[in-house]
Amino acid sequence: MPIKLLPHLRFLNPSVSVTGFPSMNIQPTVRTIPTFCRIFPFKLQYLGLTRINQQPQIPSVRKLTTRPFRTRPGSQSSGSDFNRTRERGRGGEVRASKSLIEDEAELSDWVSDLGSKRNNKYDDDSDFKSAGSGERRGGRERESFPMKRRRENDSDESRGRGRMNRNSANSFSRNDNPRFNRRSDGESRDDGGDFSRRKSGGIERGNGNSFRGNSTSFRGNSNSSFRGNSNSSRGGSSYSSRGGNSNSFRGGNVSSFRGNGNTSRGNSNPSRGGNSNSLREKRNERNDGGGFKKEGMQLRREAKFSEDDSDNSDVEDEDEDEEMGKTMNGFEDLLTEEVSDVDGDDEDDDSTLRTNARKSIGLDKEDGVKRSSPGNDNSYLSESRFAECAISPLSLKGIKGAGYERMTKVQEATLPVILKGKDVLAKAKTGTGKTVAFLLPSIEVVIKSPPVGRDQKRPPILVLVMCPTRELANQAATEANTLLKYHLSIGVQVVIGGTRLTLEQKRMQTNPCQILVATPGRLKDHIENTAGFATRLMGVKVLVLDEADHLLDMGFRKDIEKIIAAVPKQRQTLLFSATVSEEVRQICHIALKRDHEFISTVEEGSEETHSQVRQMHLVAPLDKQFPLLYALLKEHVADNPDYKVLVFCTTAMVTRLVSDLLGELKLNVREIHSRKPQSYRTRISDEFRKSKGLILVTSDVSARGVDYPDVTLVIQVGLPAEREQYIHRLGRTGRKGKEGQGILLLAPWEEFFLSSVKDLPITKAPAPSVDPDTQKKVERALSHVEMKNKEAAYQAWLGYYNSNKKIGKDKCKLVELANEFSRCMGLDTPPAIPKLVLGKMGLRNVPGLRAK
Ligand SMILES: Nc1ncnc2c1ncn2[C@@H]1O[C@H](COP(=O)(O)OP(=O)(O)OP(=O)(O)O)[C@@H](O)[C@H]1O
Repeated sequence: MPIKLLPHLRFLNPSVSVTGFPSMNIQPTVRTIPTFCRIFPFKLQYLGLTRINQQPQIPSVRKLTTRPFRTRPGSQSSGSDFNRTRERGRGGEVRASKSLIEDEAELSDWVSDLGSKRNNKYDDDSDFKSAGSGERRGGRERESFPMKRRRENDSDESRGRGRMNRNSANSFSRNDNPRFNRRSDGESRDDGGDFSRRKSGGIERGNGNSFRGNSTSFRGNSNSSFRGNSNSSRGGSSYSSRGGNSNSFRGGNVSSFRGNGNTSRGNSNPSRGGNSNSLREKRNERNDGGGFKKEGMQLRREAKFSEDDSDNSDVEDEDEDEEMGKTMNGFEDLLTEEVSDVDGDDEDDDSTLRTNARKSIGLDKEDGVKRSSPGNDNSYLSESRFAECAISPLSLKGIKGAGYERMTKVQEATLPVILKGKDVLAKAKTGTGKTVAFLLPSIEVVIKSPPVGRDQKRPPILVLVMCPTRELANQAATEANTLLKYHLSIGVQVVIGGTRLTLEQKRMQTNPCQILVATPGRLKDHIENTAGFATRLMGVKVLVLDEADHLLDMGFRKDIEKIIAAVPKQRQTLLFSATVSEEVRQICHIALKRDHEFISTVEEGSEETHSQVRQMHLVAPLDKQFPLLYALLKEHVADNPDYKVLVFCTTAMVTRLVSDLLGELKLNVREIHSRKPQSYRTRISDEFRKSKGLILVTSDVSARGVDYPDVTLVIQVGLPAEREQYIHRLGRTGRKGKEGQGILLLAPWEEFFLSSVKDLPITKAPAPSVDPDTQKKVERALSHVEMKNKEAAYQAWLGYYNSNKKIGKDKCKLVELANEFSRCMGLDTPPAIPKLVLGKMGLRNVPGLRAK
C-alpha cells in the first residue's frame, strides 16, 4: 500500500543532520518517519507492526498516531506497587546542583538590590558565583528587566505591610525577616545544593536515627468503628484524634518505617473508642450546626477564587514559591522537636482493609505470595472503600459527590494511620491522590474539635496546609472544598503570594476558617503582619507539608522553620511527596515526631515514575533544539486531536522566549511562570486544566503537584534542576493511571544528568534530523521574537547554568555555551549584561561576555 505523506510530516530531512550523532545512519526512508515515530517506536506495536524493542519497520509507517501503549513486559507491575520498600541508595550518582535557579527573577533582583548593597560583602565576586540566588525584589535597576514590575513600592500591600511592620509586635522582626534576608543572600542560593547536602549529612550523623524503626506490614486486626465522639474529651491542643481504636492498617507491602521514639504508649482514653455511625451523625450534626453554620457556604465560596482575589491579583510580585536562597541559620534550633506526646506502638487494624490491600497488591491470602497483576488504568486504586475507614458520614458524602469510590493505594495505606493521630511521611507516585490522603483525615480532626463560637475573636486555625506554589495551594483548597461540601460549618481559605496582603487579611477577618492553605512566604508575611494571626495559628492541630521534600529543601526551609515554630509542638504533622530522598528522610524530623511512620507505596525495586508513561531522552546540540522541539510538537499535535502538552523550560525568561517562538510558529501555546501576574497565572492554569488542544510552556511553577487532567506529553527542554524535579515534571502526565509520554531534550554537555536518573526507564531516542525548511521556519520565527526577550533569556540562561556545579565550573566554557545559545536565538552578538550582574555571577572579565 503506498504511503501517503501528510505535508506536516515532511519536516524531517536527513540532509540536515543533527550534529553530535555522527554514527547516525539515516536511510532515505527516514524522511517519511515523523519524529514521534522514531522517538516512540512503541507506537508501532499497537499497529501490530513491530515488537516493542524492535526498530520500526519504516516502510510500514503510515499515518502515525501517538497512541497509547501497554506496559512494557518486564517493567514494574503497576498492580503491585503497593509494596514495602526501602529507598534505593543512589550512591555515586551525579546529581544536578540543587542551587539551580528556577527562574531568573533572582538575577534581576540582585541587580535591583545592589543599590542598597553596593558596599556590602556581596560585591565581592567570590561571594557570588552564580546568578541563581539572591534578592528578587526589584528597585533601581528595574529598567534592565523590562518584564519585571515593581510590587512593593507601589502596591497597597507594601504600604499596608509597611505600616503593619512598624506597628506589629510579632516574633519576626523586619530586620530579621528571612524573606528579606534571603533575597540579599545571593551566596546562599549560589551554593545551596551543596550546602544543603552537606548540612544534611551533618544532621544525619547527629540525628539520623529517626528511621530506624520497624518495617511493618500488617499490624493488628481490629475492625474499628468511628472514634472520638466527645468534644469534651478533647481539650486544648491535645490529640483527640489519636486515641481510640482507629483502624490502622498499614497497607500491605507498603513500607512503614517507624521512628525510634516512644512506642509503648497506648491510647488509653476509653471515651474515644468505638462509636457507631449514629454517634458520628450526631456529632456531625452538632458540629455542623455550630457557630459557623450560617457562614459555612459563604466560607467555602470565598475560600479561594474569590472576586477579591482577582481584583488584586494583577499585583505583580516576586514569586515566593519559586524563590530560593535561604540559609540554614537557626535550623538547629528546631531539632529539639518535642516528642513526649507520642502515641503508643499500638497494634490496631482493620482486617477488611488489610484483606483488600492484600488483594490490591496481588498478595494471596493463603500463601502470602505476591502475585503480579498486569498494569491497568485503575492500578493506582486499591480495593478498599472509603466507608471502610473511620470517616464521618458527611465526608463520605463529599467523597461520593467527588466521584471517588475506592481509595487510591496511598489513601488506603495512610488514612488509617493518620486517623489514628500518627505523624506520617508518605511517598507515593505522582497523580495518585495524595491530596485527599492528607485532607480527609485533617477534616476529621476539624470535625472532632469543639465548634467555635461566633463571638470568638481569634478562632483557631486547626489545619495548616503548606504548598510550595500558588497553583498547588489553590488546587489543594479546591479539593478541600469538594470534600467539605456537606460540612457546612467548616471553612477553607488560601493565602498565597501575588495578591494584596490587606485583602487576604480582610477576608480572613470576615470569614475565619478552620483550614488554611498557604504558600510559605505569604504565610510568614501574615505571621509577621496580620494582627491576631499568630494567635490563631496556635490552634493548629494538623500541619501538612505537601511536596514536603521541596519545602524542606534549602529554598523554603527557613520559612518552614519559622512556620513550624509558630504552630504548637503538640500537633500532628503530615509530609507528602512523590519523591522522598534519603536526605529528606534524614531531616524530616525538623517537622515530624520521632515515632512518625514512613509509608511508601512505591514498590521496592521499582521506579518512582509510572510504567505507563513512556520516557525518552533526546540529545541534540543547542542549535538543533528549537527546530526539534517544534518538530516534536507539530507531530504530536497532528497525531493527537486531544493533545495537551507541557513544555518545561529552565527559567521564566527562557519559558517566555520559547512560548514566543512557538506562538510565532502558529502553535496553540500559553505560557506560565513566576514573572506573570497571579491573575494571569490562575487564568492560564484554569484554562489549561479544562482545555484540550493546548500547549503550556512553563517554568517549574507547574512542576509539582499541579493536577492537569489528560496531559498527553511532557517535554523537558534543558537540564532539570535535579532528579526529583525531572520526576515531578514528568508526573504531570500519566495521572490516575492514564498513559502518557515524556521527552527530555538535552544538549550533549547536559548528558551527565542521565546518570542521576539511570534507574528510571528512560530510553534513548534515535536522534532525528531536522528538515531545512523546518530549520528556516524556526529561524524566521525567532527573528520576530522581541529583542528584549532574547536578551533576558540569554542572561537567565547564563545564570541558570552558572549555578550548576558542573557546568558553571568552567566559566570560559560556560560563556561559550551561553553564546551558542545566543546564536540559536538568531543573535549575532551576545547581549551585554550589567557589570554588577556579571560580578555577582562571578563572571567579570570572562572572555566572550559583553558588559554594560
Ligand atoms: N480515591 C480516588 N479515586 C479517584 N480519583 C481520585 C481519588 N483521590 C484523588 N483522586 C483524584 O486523583 C487526581 C490526582 O490526585 P492528586 O493531585 O492529589 O495527586 P498527587 O498524588 O498529589 O500528585 P502529585 O504527586 O503530582 O502532587 C486528582 O484529580 C484527584 O481528584
